[in-house]
Amino acid sequence: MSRWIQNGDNVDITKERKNATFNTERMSAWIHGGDEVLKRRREILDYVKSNPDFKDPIPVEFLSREERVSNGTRKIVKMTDNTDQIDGADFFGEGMYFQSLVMGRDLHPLSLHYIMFLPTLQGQTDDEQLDEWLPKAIARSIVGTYAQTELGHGTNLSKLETTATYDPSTQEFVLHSPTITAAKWWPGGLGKSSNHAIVVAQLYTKGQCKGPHPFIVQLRDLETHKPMKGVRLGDIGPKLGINGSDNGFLLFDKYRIPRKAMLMRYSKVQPDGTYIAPAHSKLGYGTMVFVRSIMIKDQATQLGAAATIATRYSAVRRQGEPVVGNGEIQILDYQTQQYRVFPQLARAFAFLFAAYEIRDLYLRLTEELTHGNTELLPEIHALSSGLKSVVSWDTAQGIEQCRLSCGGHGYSQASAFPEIYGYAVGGCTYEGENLVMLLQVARYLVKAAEETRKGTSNLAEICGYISKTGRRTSSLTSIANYTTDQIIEDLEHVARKQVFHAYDKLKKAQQHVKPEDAWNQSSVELAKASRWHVRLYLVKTFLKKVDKAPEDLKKVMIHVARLYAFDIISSSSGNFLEEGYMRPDQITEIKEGVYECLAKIRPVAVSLVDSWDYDDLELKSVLGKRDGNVYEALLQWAQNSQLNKSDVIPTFEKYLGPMMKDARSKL
Ligand SMILES: CCCCCCCCCCCCCC(=O)SCCNC(=O)CCNC(=O)[C@H](O)C(C)(C)COP(=O)(O)OP(=O)(O)OC[C@H]1O[C@@H](n2cnc3c(N)ncnc32)[C@H](O)[C@@H]1OP(=O)(O)O
Ligand SMILES: Cc1cc2nc3c(=O)[nH]c(=O)nc-3n(C[C@H](O)[C@H](O)[C@H](O)COP(=O)(O)OP(=O)(O)OC[C@H]3O[C@@H](n4cnc5c(N)ncnc54)[C@H](O)[C@@H]3O)c2cc1C
Repeated sequence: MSRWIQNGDNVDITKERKNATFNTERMSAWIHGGDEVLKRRREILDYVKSNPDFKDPIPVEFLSREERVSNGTRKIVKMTDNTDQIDGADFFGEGMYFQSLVMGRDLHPLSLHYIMFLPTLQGQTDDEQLDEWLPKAIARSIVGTYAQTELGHGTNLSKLETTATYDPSTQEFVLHSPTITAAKWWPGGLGKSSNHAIVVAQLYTKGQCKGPHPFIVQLRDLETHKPMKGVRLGDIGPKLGINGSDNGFLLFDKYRIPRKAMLMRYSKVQPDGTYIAPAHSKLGYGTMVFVRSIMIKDQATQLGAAATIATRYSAVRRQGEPVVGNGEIQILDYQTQQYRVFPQLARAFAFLFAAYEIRDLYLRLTEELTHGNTELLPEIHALSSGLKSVVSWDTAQGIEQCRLSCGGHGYSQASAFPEIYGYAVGGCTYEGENLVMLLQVARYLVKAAEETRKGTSNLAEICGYISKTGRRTSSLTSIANYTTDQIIEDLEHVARKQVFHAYDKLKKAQQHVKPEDAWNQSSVELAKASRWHVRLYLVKTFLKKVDKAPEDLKKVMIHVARLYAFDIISSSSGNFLEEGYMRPDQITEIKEGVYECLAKIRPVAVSLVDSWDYDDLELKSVLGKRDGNVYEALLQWAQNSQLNKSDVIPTFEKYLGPMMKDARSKL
């Protein structure tokens, strides 16, 4: 046994846990939403651990693509056989946790069934359609996906090429893919698993195009699982991540579906072909808004996992001997290491708390829509799009920092970083390419700026700062006295300034060039404005959440929240220095604030990541193991390699042996 292990756990990590200045369980409960939530998490965990059906035969990294798809399919069927173990109404909490424990980060053939197919049925069908389709989808007698993106278009939905042409003589729609670029491309579970899909196609009726609309379409025979006549589909091949998912392609050849296959909650086509428009033209985009809003928690969970792995490993890894003869120190003691890892932990917290907010807002929207009120839609579209973009980008960068912080072992799949990264970085693209979504936020901000300039502003609270008259200079005197209100005020200043900078640039350009060129020439600045708007929201949400925390937890969390804010300010100091809003000495003060926060977090870092309550089963990382016994575990993990099945593999006989023999004979 290693000299670093005592009573089963690594001695360094045990020492770290003894240093905790707060109760980890209380912190976990606060993070996750209360004691009852924590208790339920533990019950779900125990259930998953005790069920042999959920075990992987070997770590999934050692499985081939076919084996991954097969293993994932086996597990998701078992998992969904047992949904009575969780509160089905709590997808955001219990559902996501259950799935994460059982399925890991590979996604699976039913991902889209649950994330988009079911929610689309719930959100877009009329009552009759709901009664027909929802029970089948919930019972899993059909498996569905969401087929919107095409080879040629993902972002620009107005140019999708798949057509759904209404034929009043038979009361059917004819689905057709007129070109190669009309092929649906990407939908998860489409390749080999789904037999139904929500297909988004251009609706044509009475000779007119009414834009993209969703239809429910049977793709495969229910018994044989063979493609229906007029349907061509398959898997799109391996990807950067989520290779347990059979993302697919799909083409239609004049495939007929009944009129009632068009989802008719908002838009309708009557039997004679008369089109009835929805109350709001973007109501059909509702499922995307839903996924963007739940993605935030998922991304936070991935970044939290990466930060947990990096922190635990940094506590057990010893390298370098600053005082020769005193022994090597834990790499977590290096300020550079803390600077690399702790901001990622702080971000993960910020994102998680924002995820709770957007969840609540989305629930409000759903409620309002049942009363036909669409007022909240633009605000939620802007917030969910902005959060999705900033959070997924920072998550991807943060995971990479965590990987780098683990040196060589971070590069091994044993660390889980490649899988976490491959899974999470998809979020920068799916549900709307990040930059495109930032430009959607910008449209919202431009309107707010316009109202402010006109002096007619009655802005939503989220952009109320745009119409405020702020200070000309920061009121920061010393970091010790830098209050939450002052921090927010400073960020508001920079966000407001960038919004007006982009707005003025746009307006000026509009005087000289066509509106679309003016937009394009201002788009980098507009995207920057959106980022600041979202960062401000994240900082505000985090600081306010911590301000309301119980005192014992607030004492610790205040340093994490301040680190999040100070890191943003100090890494964009140019924006704060502009026009003398801050002085260089104030920036120096904030940088010192960063270092102070790092030092405050250092002694409790392991306990803080423990509070996220990741079980080893969820982390799936040899480096992030709770007991800290990484070296033993790495050696053991490597034994799973197929190459280790025999001492000598055929490449020796075939290539290396003859090469060396030949060389020896010539010496
Ligand atoms: C366990 C849980 C895990 C979580 C997840 C992990 C697994 C995930 C697995 C992977 C799953 C991945 C699955 C997938 O990836 S599914 C495919 C996802 N695809 C996309 O997201 C496509 C992105 N594109 C768009 O959304 C639209 O085309 C955009 C938005 C770009 C333009 O739109 P459009 O072409 O129509 O342009 P327009 O000029 O006519 O209109 C612009 C106007 O419309 C307003 N507007 C736009 N949208 C909305 C809206 N929604 N609510 C309210 N309003 C909205 C907007 O503010 C503007 O208003 P105004 O300024 O004019 O007043
Ligand atoms: C892992 C994964 C899973 C997916 N799952 C599904 C699924 O289940 N179902 C489904 O239908 N789709 C799915 N997709 C597709 C996904 O939604 C699209 O890829 C995404 O919306 C981006 O669209 P695009 O591929 O057309 O990118 P493009 O729009 O071609 O983006 C390429 C570049 O062009 C830029 N760009 C494009 N338009 C503009 C503009 N107007 N202004 C400025 N810049 C612009 C972008 O910023 C980007 O830099 C998935 C994708 C991935 C990666």
